[in-house]
Amino acid sequence: MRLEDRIAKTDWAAASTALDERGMAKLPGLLTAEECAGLKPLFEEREMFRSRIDMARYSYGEGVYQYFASPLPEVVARLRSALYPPLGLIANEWAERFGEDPAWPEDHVELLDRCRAAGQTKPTPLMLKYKSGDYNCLHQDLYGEVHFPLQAVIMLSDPEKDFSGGEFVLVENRPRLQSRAYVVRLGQGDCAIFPVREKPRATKRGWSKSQLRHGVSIVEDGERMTLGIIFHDAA
Ligand SMILES: O=C(O)CCC(=O)C(=O)O
Ligand SMILES: [Fe+2]
Repeated sequence: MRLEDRIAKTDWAAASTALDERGMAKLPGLLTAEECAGLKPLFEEREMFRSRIDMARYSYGEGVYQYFASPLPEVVARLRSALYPPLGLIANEWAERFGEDPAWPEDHVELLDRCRAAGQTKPTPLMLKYKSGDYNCLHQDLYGEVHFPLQAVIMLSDPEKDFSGGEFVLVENRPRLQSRAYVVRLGQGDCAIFPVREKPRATKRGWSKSQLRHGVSIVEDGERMTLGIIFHDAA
């Protein structure tokens, strides 16, 4: 099945409910093992990337990540534009709940136009590589004034064979409550959708906002690679 068809066949109502209730929706098997295997070697092709970050240098964690340069590899570009429309609908529902203008555009091209107008022109999709002992501190991926509220991460490695530990972690800070952690084990090709910064939370008095940060727990052994899709571009 084509990637676009896999995305169209996703149960987006269930994904939306999972995002509401838990702050994360898992799309199992979004990429095939072959697609994952095709992406992983790109990490070594320096010219594919616009920048390389050694996480320890900035105290972001330990490991390396690289932002793709334009033009994005075909699978990455297709994932970004095909995942966007259903997420745009969810983002607009969230905006309404927050009493904001539900003005996220229908198409990803229009979101990129909006980013460009705000001076955000650098592509943000990235690949991350962690080895034994590496980790990614809890953080948020905000790269400018325009920030689309949802993002995706796709597991390229196979946790059955390639690594242990290194779980994707989402931590929610709810007003006046202690933090809640959510850990979802991602298999190879699985995608997790999660909030960039905040999500609506139902309270007795209507909707409030909880704040989210995500990261990766310490990799016990092996090598773990992921593909991150952030929908807004960076300044
Ligand atoms: O490697 C991961 O699972 C997390 C990557 C990440 O922080 C991101 O995609 O924004
Ligand atoms: Fe991130």
